[in-house]
Order: sequence, then structure tokens, then C-alpha cells
Amino acid sequence: MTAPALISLSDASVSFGDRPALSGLNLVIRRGDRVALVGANGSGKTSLLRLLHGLLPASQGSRTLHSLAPEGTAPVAAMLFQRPFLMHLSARNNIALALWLRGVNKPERKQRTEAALQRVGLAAEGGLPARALSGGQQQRLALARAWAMQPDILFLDEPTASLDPSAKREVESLISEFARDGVTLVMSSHNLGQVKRMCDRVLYLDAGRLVCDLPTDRFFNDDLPAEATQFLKGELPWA
Ligand SMILES: Nc1ncnc2c1ncn2[C@@H]1O[C@H](COP(=O)(O)OP(=O)(O)OP(=O)(O)O)[C@@H](O)[C@H]1O
Repeated sequence: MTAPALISLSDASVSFGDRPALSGLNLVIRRGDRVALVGANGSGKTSLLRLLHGLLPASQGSRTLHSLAPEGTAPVAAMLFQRPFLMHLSARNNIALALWLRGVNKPERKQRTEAALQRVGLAAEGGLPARALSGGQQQRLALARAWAMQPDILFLDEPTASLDPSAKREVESLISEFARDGVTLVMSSHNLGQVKRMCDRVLYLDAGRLVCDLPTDRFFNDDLPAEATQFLKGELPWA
């Protein structure tokens, strides 16, 4: 059975002034998908994440957020950036503030904040200034903050690009755990190994156009359109 749709784009385009960033995209993100956005610098990955999240409007076409059945509510989405945006507050209060902004009451805020810190292995660091944490810890804190929102869908913009290998493994493994718990993932990445490890579907973008939308194994093994083949040859010298 096909999983229910969470977000769909119909002939959606995004322009900055007269510069097109995304052109005529048609796609559906379904519950449980683990989607990688792949493509060269400037191909439109971040713009697509922002369009899907609702941070950027479609200049043409449309984006539809589908209600969850049986609740009838809109899916909750959270976004993680390459460099986490953290306030000059303790790690704990960065999470609590986000929950307060969502209207969560005090007892539940406290409970969800502590559970989120625990979940990412930062229970002991809750009282430290967020910006004093290491890069890997900051990204785990940003993940904790996102997880505390109880998201149905998590958008990730190159979430491990600025991390060392060990921090990268920790963050990857947390994201994969969230996916196993049922969170839908849409993630841009330049790391094709990571794409293979973490995602079951690849959207390949070239100059703002969606060139292919394939299961991950087919993306790496099938005959692809010329643009994608060239990209893979450049990224994977042994391909
Ligand atoms: N705020 C903006 N104002 C003007 N142009 C923008 C803006 N954001 C993105 N663009 C342009 O839109 C196009 C797509 O950019 P985008 O950042 O989505 O690509 P990307 O695939 O995420 O790139 P990278 O891999 O380098 O992060 C590029 O030509 C970029 O210059």
C-alpha cells in the first residue's frame, strides 16, 4: 500500500527576482520516505528544502501540505541547517524556548526538554551555554530541539557537512534512529556515501530542474540521464 502523502508540489517554481532557482517541480513526499536531495552547488537543493518547508513561496505552481489521517491536522515539520542556529542561552533553554514558542505548557516543556537532551546524549550538558558546546554537540542539540517538536517530517540541509568523522557518525546515527521511529526525512547532502547509508530515495537536481526521482539503489546502478551520470562521475571517480 502506498504511504500517505505529506507534501506535494505541482509544477512549482521559485525565482529570486528574475533568476529562476527551481523550475516546474512535480513531486510527492510520503510518510516514512527518506529522501536525499543531490546535485551540484547552486542546483537548488536548499531552495527546494525551503519550498517544501514553507519558508519560501512558490512563484508559480503550488505546494500542498496534506492533513494527517485520522487526526486531520497538518504534519509538524522541523528543519536543521549545516550550522545550527543557537541562541545565547543554555543548551536546555534553547530547547525550552522553542517549545514555549510552540505554546507547550511549562510541565510538558520541562519533560520534553529533558527527554530530548537525554535522547541525543547531552543530559549532562544541559546547563552549559549552547555556543560553548563543540560543533558535533551543537548539531546534536539542534537535533534534540527538532526532535522535541515531535516532528512528522525533518528537513536537513547538509546536516553533517561541517563535522569531523566521529561527530558525523553520531549525528547520522541519531537521524537514522529518528527515521526508524517514523520521522520522514528530506535531506540535502554532497556526501554520496551518506546518501546510500541513510536514504531510500534520491531526487537529483540540475540547474533547478528535477532530473530524476529514483530509489537509491537504482540511482547508483541504473542508466541515468546524462547530467546525473556526469555528476556521479565527478563525485565518484571510480564510477
Ligand atoms: N536568497 C537568494 N537570493 C538570490 N538568489 C538565491 C538566493 N538563494 C539561492 N539563490 C540562487 O538560487 C540558486 C539555487 O541555490 P540553492 O542555494 O538552492 O542551491 P544548492 O543546491 O543548495 O547549493 P549548495 O550546494 O551550494 O548549497 C542559485 O543560483 C543561487 O544563487
